[in-house]
Amino acid sequence: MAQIKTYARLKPTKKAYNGYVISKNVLTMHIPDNKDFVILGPQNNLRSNFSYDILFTNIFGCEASQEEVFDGVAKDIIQNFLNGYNGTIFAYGQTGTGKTYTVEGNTNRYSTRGLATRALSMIYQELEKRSDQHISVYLSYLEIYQEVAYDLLNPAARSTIPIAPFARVTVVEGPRGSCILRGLSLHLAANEEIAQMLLLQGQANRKVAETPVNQRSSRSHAVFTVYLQVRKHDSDVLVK
Ligand SMILES: Nc1ncnc2c1ncn2[C@@H]1O[C@H](COP(=O)(O)OP(=O)(O)OP(=O)(O)O)[C@@H](O)[C@H]1O
Repeated sequence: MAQIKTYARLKPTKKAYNGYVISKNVLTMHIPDNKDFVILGPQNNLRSNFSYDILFTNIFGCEASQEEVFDGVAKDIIQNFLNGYNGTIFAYGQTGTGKTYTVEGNTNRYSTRGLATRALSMIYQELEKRSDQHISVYLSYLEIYQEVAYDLLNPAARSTIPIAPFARVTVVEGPRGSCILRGLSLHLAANEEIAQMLLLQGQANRKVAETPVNQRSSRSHAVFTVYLQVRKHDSDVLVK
């Protein structure tokens, strides 16, 4: 059954705002009685000096490590994915709040690698245990920038136009409400090393398109997808 879980991650800052309290999975925000800090209410009235509760599946505090976030958010989704259920991990937040850090991680330190890298490691480790099946892993990396979709893993099709340096992908409606991404390249990743390299390549390509006046990766959305194709050794039946 489809299920959406929401998590909050608090970003460590030197001057932390202390107007909130965390109690298990509830974040209580206090809006102080201060003219500079008001919220627009439902009837466009300005409100201050009140508290409201925001409910999450779980809240990760400032001290939460990348490993804790991965274990808490991603492990079950990947386990289900390996058993044939689609899953999505989606990072949402205003600029500078830590989406890239959480998903891609900090490439300088192994311990701070992000969700995507850890997800690939877990997928290949689990697949190694399944010797009775013939499994192929494919990857794709899509970017949506200013309403246009691009393929981040098709550098051969790059153009020289700075705003559209990658091959364009057309999004069309498919059968039963599905969505077809025409022109998005799929890459067979025979082992984890190849998969991690493709992930890094896509991330790097996204950054290459940036200029000092165009913080492209902050203004675009990226979708990294892993596809599994499974066949029992003695069967022709494909499961995707
Ligand atoms: N949990 C964290 N621990 C340590 N540093 C963090 C954490 N979260 C974010 N940062 C740091 O904060 C800065 C901004 O984070 P990040 O680039 O991930 O934000 P973002 O949400 O992806 O922003 P944008 O939407 O502009 O791309 C980075 O320098 C990042 O390393």
